[in-house]
Amino acid sequence: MNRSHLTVPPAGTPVPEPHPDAPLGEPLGPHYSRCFGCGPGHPTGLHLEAVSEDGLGVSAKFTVGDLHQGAPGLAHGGVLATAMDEALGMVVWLLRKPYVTGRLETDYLLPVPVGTTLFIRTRCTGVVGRKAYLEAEARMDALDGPVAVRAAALFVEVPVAHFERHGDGVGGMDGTDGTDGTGGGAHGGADTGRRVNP
Ligand SMILES: CCCCCCCCCC(=O)SCCNC(=O)CCNC(=O)[C@H](O)C(C)(C)COP(=O)(O)OP(=O)(O)OC[C@H]1O[C@@H](n2cnc3c(N)ncnc32)[C@H](O)[C@@H]1OP(=O)(O)O
Repeated sequence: MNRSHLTVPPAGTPVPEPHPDAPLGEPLGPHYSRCFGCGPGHPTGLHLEAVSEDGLGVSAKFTVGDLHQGAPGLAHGGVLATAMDEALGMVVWLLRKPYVTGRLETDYLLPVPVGTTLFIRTRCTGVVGRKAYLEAEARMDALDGPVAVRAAALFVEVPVAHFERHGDGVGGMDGTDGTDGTGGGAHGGADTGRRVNP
């Protein structure tokens, strides 16, 4: 894919192991029920489902729905970028540290009709300090289907205070809807086993 130097790790950058508590080969579940990417409580969201893979990688699925169109009958490019962002974010969650997307590069190779299930594979290509380098590929309707979208990203590790300062704090990141008075937002789950990304 076309990508800038900003999403390519320096040569020789190591790829860390997932956190020992991170699941392997298991469904990851939503990190927040109202997340547009993965939340089952979001009425028009992507409802992306993901499983962790060997190493630092994730396999995810997202079916393009009627509410995700740009041109008639075709997925909106921004929605596809969101699906990639979400699946990429699930990779850094396996490190059990809070990260946010700093940069996301996307190549659109094929139009994606409504009803298509995208099989997305994401992996970490290296971590340097606070910077995690990631890449992703989405194939149409099968693991070996035609490649529709490729993405590369730089995620930046942030303190938990990032979510408290800019969002609604720590509530709602455990699969709840954040309506219990704690507010919806992000949770630093490094010591709780809960997800940490927004
Ligand atoms: C299971 C969980 C699944 C979760 C899935 C969630 C997926 C969705 C994830 C998201 O969409 S997160 C929401 C979208 N992102 C944001 O809202 C982030 C908004 N931006 C920020 O908060 C700050 O700009 C950021 C934390 C990214 C960086 O600010 P900082 O002041 O903390 O860091 P700094 O600017 O010093 O940058 C740290 C390093 O990253 C580099 N960097 C930061 N932004 C960059 C950028 N955009 N491009 C390239 N490099 C960048 C920067 O050059 C620097 O490199 P060096 O250490 O080598 O000097």
